Amino acid sequence: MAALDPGEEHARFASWAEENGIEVNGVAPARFVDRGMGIVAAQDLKKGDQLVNVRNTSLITVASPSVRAHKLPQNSSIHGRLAAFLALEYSNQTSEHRIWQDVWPTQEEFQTILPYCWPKKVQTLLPDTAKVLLSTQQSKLEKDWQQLSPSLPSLSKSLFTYAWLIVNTRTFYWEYPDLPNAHPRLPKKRNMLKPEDCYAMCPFMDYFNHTTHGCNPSATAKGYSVTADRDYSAGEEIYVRYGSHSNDFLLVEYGFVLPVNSADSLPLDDIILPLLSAQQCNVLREDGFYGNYTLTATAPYVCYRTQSVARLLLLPLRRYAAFVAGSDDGVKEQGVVDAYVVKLLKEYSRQVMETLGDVEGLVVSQSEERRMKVRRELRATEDTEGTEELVMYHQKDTLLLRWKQIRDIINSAIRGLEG
Ligand SMILES: C[S@@+](CC[C@H](N)C(=O)[O-])C[C@H]1O[C@@H](n2cnc3c(N)ncnc32)[C@H](O)[C@@H]1O
Repeated sequence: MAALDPGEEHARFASWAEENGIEVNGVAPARFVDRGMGIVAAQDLKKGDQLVNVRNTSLITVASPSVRAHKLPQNSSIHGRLAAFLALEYSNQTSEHRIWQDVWPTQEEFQTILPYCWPKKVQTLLPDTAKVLLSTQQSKLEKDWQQLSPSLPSLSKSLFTYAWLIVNTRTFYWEYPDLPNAHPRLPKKRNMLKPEDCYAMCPFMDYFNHTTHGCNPSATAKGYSVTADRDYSAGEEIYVRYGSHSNDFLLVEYGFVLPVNSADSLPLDDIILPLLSAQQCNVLREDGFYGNYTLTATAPYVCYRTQSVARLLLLPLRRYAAFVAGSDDGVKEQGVVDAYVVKLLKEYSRQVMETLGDVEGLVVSQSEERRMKVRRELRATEDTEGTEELVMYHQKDTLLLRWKQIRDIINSAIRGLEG
């Protein structure tokens, strides 16, 4: 359920947006219990109605004059430059972007939501895929800080980190219509442009939450817009699609998991790779089938790569070779291959149940419990003392939800493969 009147700062920002090249038609920001702000239909809407349009001069990219004015170090990444810019603006009470920044999630909210900010003991209970993504995120942020901090002595690391995470959770893909003249840091040719160059902050559009079947934001040289993908009744939340992302990705990059996610899958590499001999690894590398084995909750449950590696582990080499060459469809051996995969999945399921026990045993910090109690009683409290070290209900609940999803995907595959 959404609160249609989310507060004065959001009303102020909505007026600012309309005065600054952002058209908003029939939608409004609203506050939700479990996902911060979002967008709702303020009236009945028809499929095809344009809901939000942000003209290109209102986007914030490294090519924007206000970002260029800061003359940030040339070698720094696009992500780092945008983060430095936002952090510098954040400290500047007279910045034209203050009104937008007032509607962002707070640093305290990030402590609760984003795995980057979680205590170490909670991070160690993330699924392996999420841990790898988190470690990449940590290295990228650290590298950006190392590159930028020497020339920005007034900037604190905590403010830079907050702004970096704001960029991470709120940017849109943007290909710079006038690329050759956009910025010296960017390539002149479009085919040299890398995804990590294509960041645009898009005020107001960044209110939309994600789901797998939401509206598709679209970019043209004139800017960014969102059009209704279907009819909406007044009060309904309108989502956009951030992309096709697994729940481990959504958790680390955005701080949430979807209860139902058709793009979700589990990697099986940690289960399968340790079973391979050095010789088998070489065979798979040569054939392009080494790693990237995935499991899904629906048929066919395992990908073609997993079918192949299971055959290499289980059958004579020539049977595997015929399967990957496509000269044998593998139907004859499918029963034994499925039974072998089920055996691996049962072992995986046992490990998952152990981790679920560890997550269930996670003790929510007393002061967090007290804080929640005060919150429940008084509805709100400003007491944020020491929150960074505390295990919070939300962190534990999110981890439990993710591990239960993992358990359910494995069990569903076991049932399906056992027929
Ligand atoms: C682009 S912002 C969307 C607006 C944001 N909810 C806010 O309060 O400003 C992305 C963030 O919204 C939240 N979010 C987006 N989609 C969500 C969903 N389906 N469920 C829960 N949280 C979601 C996550 O915290 C994510 O990092």
